[in-house]
Amino acid sequence: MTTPVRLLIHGASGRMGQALLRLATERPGLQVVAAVQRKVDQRVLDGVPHFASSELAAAPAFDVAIDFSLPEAFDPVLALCAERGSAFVSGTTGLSGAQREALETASARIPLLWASNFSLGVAILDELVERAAAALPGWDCDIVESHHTRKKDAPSGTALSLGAAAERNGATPRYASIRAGDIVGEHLVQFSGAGERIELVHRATNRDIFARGALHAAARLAGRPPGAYRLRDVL
Ligand SMILES: NC(=O)C1=CN([C@@H]2O[C@H](COP(=O)(O)OP(=O)(O)OC[C@H]3O[C@@H](n4cnc5c(N)ncnc54)[C@H](OP(=O)(O)O)[C@@H]3O)[C@@H](O)[C@H]2O)C=CC1
Ligand SMILES: O=C(O)C1=N[C@H](C(=O)O)C[C@H](O)C1
Repeated sequence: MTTPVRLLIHGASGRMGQALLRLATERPGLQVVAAVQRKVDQRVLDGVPHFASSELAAAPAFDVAIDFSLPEAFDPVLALCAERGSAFVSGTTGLSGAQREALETASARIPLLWASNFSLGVAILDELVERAAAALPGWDCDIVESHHTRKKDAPSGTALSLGAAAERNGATPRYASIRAGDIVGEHLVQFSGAGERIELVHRATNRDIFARGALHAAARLAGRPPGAYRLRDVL
């Protein structure tokens, strides 16, 4: 039997953290050895040791950290991975320029993968946007993203990544954000010309898709050489 990949889940009390803890049990090749969240009520929950953020340094040895938290919680977990030589998978959005640079710096020491969206559908949407933008010079490009009311950042990380894909191919996108109800995540990329319009849409209806994508990425990243990996490298 092969040794399971040891995971640390950072942001464990959150919507994504809870999905990750639940779905990690579906993959026998993965073992959660630490769940980290701001405050801890129970030291061990469902057999998983829990640590408060202030105790992060006390976490046991792990192969990969999966981080879905907030920008204000991000720096210590990346630093811990770099210090220990553990891989790092993160889907936290709204990062600052300095935090993006810290990722770049850390990629010289550890394998890491940051993605604004861990769904397969958005990976394909990204390619479609590149193709449409390149083929439609001079058309207007608008990106409309819709999310639940508890989302803090706007535009969403995915909207910004799709916008960057459009920009690399000559388009200048505009952004609009909607915060309503419990929408999991929707992205519309609209190209408008004279007398015609193309609409490319992705709708996430369950955040398990993001959690499964991140767990898959963690399983595939463990043991790789240092570097900044993209989702398409591990799909
Ligand atoms: N890339 C992708 O595919 C996806 C990315 N996301 C992104 O993932 C992130 C998390 O989303 P979601 O789970 O919905 O958010 P939640 O607000 O539900 O969870 C955030 C987590 O971070 C913790 N946290 C917040 N502030 C701090 C702090 N200062 N110190 C330590 N821990 C802190 C929260 O703890 P507490 O419970 O105590 O507040 C909680 O565990 C967001 O950036 C979101 O945009 C989300 C879905 C998919
Ligand atoms: O906060 C969320 O919920 C989501 N955030 C990501 C983003 O900012 O793009 C991905 C997904 O849309 C859900």
